Amino acid sequence: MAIAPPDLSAHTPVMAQYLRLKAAHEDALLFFRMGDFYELFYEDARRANALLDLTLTVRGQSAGEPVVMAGVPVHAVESYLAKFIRLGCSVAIAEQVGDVASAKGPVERQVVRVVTPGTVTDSELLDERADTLLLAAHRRRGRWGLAWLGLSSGRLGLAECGEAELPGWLARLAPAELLLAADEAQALSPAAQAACSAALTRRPPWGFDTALGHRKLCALLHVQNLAGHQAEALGLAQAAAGALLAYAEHTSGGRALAHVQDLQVEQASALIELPPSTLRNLEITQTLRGEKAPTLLSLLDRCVTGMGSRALRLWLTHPLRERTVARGRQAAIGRLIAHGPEPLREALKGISDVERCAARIALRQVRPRELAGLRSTLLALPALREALPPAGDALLDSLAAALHAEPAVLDLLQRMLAAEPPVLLREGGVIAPGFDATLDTLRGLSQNCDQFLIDLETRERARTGIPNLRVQFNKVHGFHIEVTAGQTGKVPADYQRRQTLKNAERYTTPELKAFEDQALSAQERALAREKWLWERLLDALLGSLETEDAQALGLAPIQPAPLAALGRLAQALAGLDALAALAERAATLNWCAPVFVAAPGLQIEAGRHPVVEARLAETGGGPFMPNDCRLDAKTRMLLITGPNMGGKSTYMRQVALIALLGAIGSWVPARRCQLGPLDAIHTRIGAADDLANAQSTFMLEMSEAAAILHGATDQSLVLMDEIGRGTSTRDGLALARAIARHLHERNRACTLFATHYFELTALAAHLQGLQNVHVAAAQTGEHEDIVFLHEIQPGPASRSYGVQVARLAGMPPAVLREARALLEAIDQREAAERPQIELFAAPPEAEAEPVQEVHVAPAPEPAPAALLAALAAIEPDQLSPREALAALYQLKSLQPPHTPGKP
Ligand SMILES: Nc1ncnc2c1ncn2[C@@H]1O[C@H](COP(=O)(O)OP(=O)(O)OP(=O)(O)O)[C@@H](O)[C@H]1O
Repeated sequence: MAIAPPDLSAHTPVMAQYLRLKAAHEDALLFFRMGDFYELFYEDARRANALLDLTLTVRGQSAGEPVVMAGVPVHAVESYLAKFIRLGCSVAIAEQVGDVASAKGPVERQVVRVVTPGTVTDSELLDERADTLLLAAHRRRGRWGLAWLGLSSGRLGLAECGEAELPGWLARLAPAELLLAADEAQALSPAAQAACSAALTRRPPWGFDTALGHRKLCALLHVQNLAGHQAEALGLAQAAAGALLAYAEHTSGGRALAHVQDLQVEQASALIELPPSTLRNLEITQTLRGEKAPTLLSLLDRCVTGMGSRALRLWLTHPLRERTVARGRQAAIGRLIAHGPEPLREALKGISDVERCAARIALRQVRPRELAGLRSTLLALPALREALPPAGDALLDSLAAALHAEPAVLDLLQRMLAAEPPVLLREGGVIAPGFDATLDTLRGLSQNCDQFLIDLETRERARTGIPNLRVQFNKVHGFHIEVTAGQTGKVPADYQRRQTLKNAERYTTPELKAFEDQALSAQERALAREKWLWERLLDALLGSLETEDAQALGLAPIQPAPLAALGRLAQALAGLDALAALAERAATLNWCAPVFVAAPGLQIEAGRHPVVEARLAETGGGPFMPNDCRLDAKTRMLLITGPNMGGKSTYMRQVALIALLGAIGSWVPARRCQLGPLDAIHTRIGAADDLANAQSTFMLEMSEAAAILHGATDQSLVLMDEIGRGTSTRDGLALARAIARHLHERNRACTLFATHYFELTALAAHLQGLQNVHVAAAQTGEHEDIVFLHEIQPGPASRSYGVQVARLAGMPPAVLREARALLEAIDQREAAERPQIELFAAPPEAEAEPVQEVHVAPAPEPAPAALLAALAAIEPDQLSPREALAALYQLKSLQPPHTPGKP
C-alpha cells in the first residue's frame, strides 16, 4: 500500500515528489529515476526485496522516519521489469523530465510508462506463444459481465455468465491481469479464485458503468450501437468494458487502440464446456504441476511463428460445438498432408509477428527493426502462396487469398525505411537515404566531416611544420588538434588549448570550432528530422497522415487504414501455421481424420494417448498399446477395473483427448474414429488437497462430482476416476454406486468410470447401458511379478494386484508379507460372511426382472436390527453436541428408503 502521509511538507522535497507520484499509482511498484538508478522506496522497496531479493538500504530521513530504499540499475531495467511482471506485479516508471541543470529543487519527474501483467506489449516482456489478456469482470445480482482485451493481439471479447460458470470462463481465458471494482475485490468465489492465477487490480467502482462502456466500445469500433456485434443487450459486459478500455488507455499513455478492429461476443452455449478441472486433468496447456510440457499443446505446437502457436492454444481452449469450422480444418489438414506440409512450414520461417507488430504500430511503440521485419514478411508473401497446395480446398484457398500485401504499405516501407535500420530510432539511420532531401543534406553535412578533417590535417601540418599533428574527434571533447609534447613550441597563435594530456596537448582553432558547431548541430538536426519523418511514417500506417504532410513528402494517403489489412493478414498467417503444424503432427505421428456423425457417442479404433505415447517413444519405454472405445446409445458407460498402474487413467484421458482433438478439427491418434456431437468434457480425477482453498480431498471430490451431475447431458463426455476413494470404503462405495447410476439414468452421459470397488461391477446386471471392461495384467515368475498388458478387455477384472504393485514400488518385504497374510484372512472372512455383507447387491426380485434400459435396482433396505443396534449403542449423556449430530446422521442413514409403491 502507498504511504500517504497527510502532510507532505514534513518530507524532503524529493520524497514529497515521490509520494505524490506514488499516490497516483498505489497498486504499482514505482520505479523512481535518480541518476543511473530507478529507486524504490518504503513498502515498494520491501516488496521488491521479498520478491526478488533486491538489497534494502536505509538512507537519511524524511518526516522523521528513515528512508528505506532499493535500487535497480537503469541499464538492467528491462530484465527486472520482466521478472516483476512474471510475478504479477505492475510497475510505474517515473522519469526525470525536467532539465537537471536549470531545476531549482528536485528535477521534475513524471510517470511515463506503466507496465502491468495484462497490458504489456514489449516483445521482450511477452510470451511469444501465448496471448496476454486483460480481463475486467463486473458482478450485479449474481451475474457477471466479462470484457477482455489482448492489447498485443487486438482481440476484444465480451460475455456474460452466472456465478457457477465464472470459474470456467476464468480458466478458459487465463487472463494475466484481472480488473475488479475496488468494492468487489472480495467477490470471487473460492472456485473462481482457484481457476484464475491472474494478478488482481482494483479499479474505481464508477468505472464499471454500462453507459460509459457502451460509449467507449462504439467509439473504438466506429459504430453507432453494438447491435451489429450482438452486444447491445449485454449491459453487464459493457460495464466491464468501460473499466477495461479506460485502464488499457491509461496504461498505454492515452493512445487510441486502433488495432482493435472487431468485437467477439462469446456464448458458453457455442463452446464445448471444458471446466477448470478438465483443463487441468487433461493437461491441455499445463501439466498438473503447472509446467508447459509435456502437455497436449506442447506436443501439437510445432508452429513456426508465435501467431500460429497462439492460434493453436485458442483453438484448444475454445473448441466449438458446431462442427463446420472443424470440418474445414480437418479437410485442410488432409490437403496439406497430401501435398506435404514442409514447404509451407519452411516458407513460414522468415515471417515476423505481424499481429504484434500491428498492435505496436497502433500504440506507436513499434521499433524500426520490427517494421523492417514487416516489410520482409510482405515481400515473402508470394513465396508463401507458392508453398501452398494447389487451389481446391475452401479453407486453404480463403487463407491464401488473405496473404495479401497492401501495395501502398509495401511501397511506403520500401521507400521510407532504411534497408537495415538500427534497433532504436535514436541511433539514427532509420529513414532510407534518398527519401527526404532535407535529411540527406543534414546527413551530408555531418558525414562530410571525414574529408574535412583529412584536408584540415594536411593544411595544418603544412602551416605549422609539425609532421605528426593529428586532427581528431572524441565524444567527450569533440573535435581537436593534437600535438605531441615536444612539438608544442611550433603551435601558431590562433591555437587555443583545450586539454593537456601526459604526452600531448589538444587545441582548437576558430575554423575547427565553427566546423564543429555546424557538424554537431547537423547531426542533431538530422536526428530530429528522422524522428519527425518516423512519426509521419506511423501516421501513414495508421491511415491518419495529414494531407499537407502527405503532399510535402510525396506520399499517397493509404485508405482505408492499413491496420485492418494487417490484422487479416496476421490471422491468415496464424491459421496456416497452426494447420501446417497439425498436418505435420498427423503425418509424423500416424493419426487419422475422425468422421463426425449425428448420433451421440464415439467410436475409436486403436486409439492412443498422444502425450504418453510420445513420452514412451522418447524414453525408450516400449510401444504404446492401442485400445478401442465405443460409447453409444446402447453402451453409455464403461466401468473400468484393473490393477493400479494398469493404464485406466491413461485410457480414459486418451478418449477425452481424442474427442477434444477431433472437436478442434485436428486429426486424432487412432486407426479409425467416429465422433458424435459433444457439449462438454467433464472430468473427476483424483487430485491433491486443495489446501489453498481450505477444501479437503473429499470435499473437492464431491463438489466436482456434484457439478458434473448437475451439468452433464447425453452429449457430454464424463471421466470419473476412482470416485469415492477420499472417504471410508463403505461411504465411498455407496456414493460411487449412486453417482454411477445417476450418470447412467439421469444424465445419460457418455461415461468412463474407473474404480477399484469391484462391487460396482455388479451394476452391469441392472444398468443396461453399462458395460464392464478391465485393463489386463498377468503374473509371471516365482515372485508372481505383475506384468501390465495395458489392454482393455471386456468384463470385470478378477483381482486388484495392489500388493504386487507395492512390491514393484520397493515396499520392504516384511510389510508385503504381512499385507499378503492380512489379505488372505480378509478374503476368507468375506467368503464366510458374503450373504450378510453384500450390502450393494441388487434384491433378488430386481435380478429376476427382464433387464430394461432404464431399470434400476432399488437400494436394498438395511436390516431394522442394524438400526436398533445403533440406537441402543447411543448414550445421550456421553455425547458432545457434535457427536450427537453425527449419531443422528448415522441413524438417518440406516433408515429404510421410502420407495414409491412401498410403504
Ligand atoms: N496403453 C498403454 N500402453 C503402454 N503403456 C501404458 C498404456 N497405458 C498406460 N501405460 C503406462 O502405464 C502407466 C500407468 O498408467 P495409468 O496411470 O493410466 O494407470 P492407472 O490404472 O490409472 O493406475 P492407478 O489406478 O494407480 O491410478 C502410464 O504412466 C504409462 O507409462
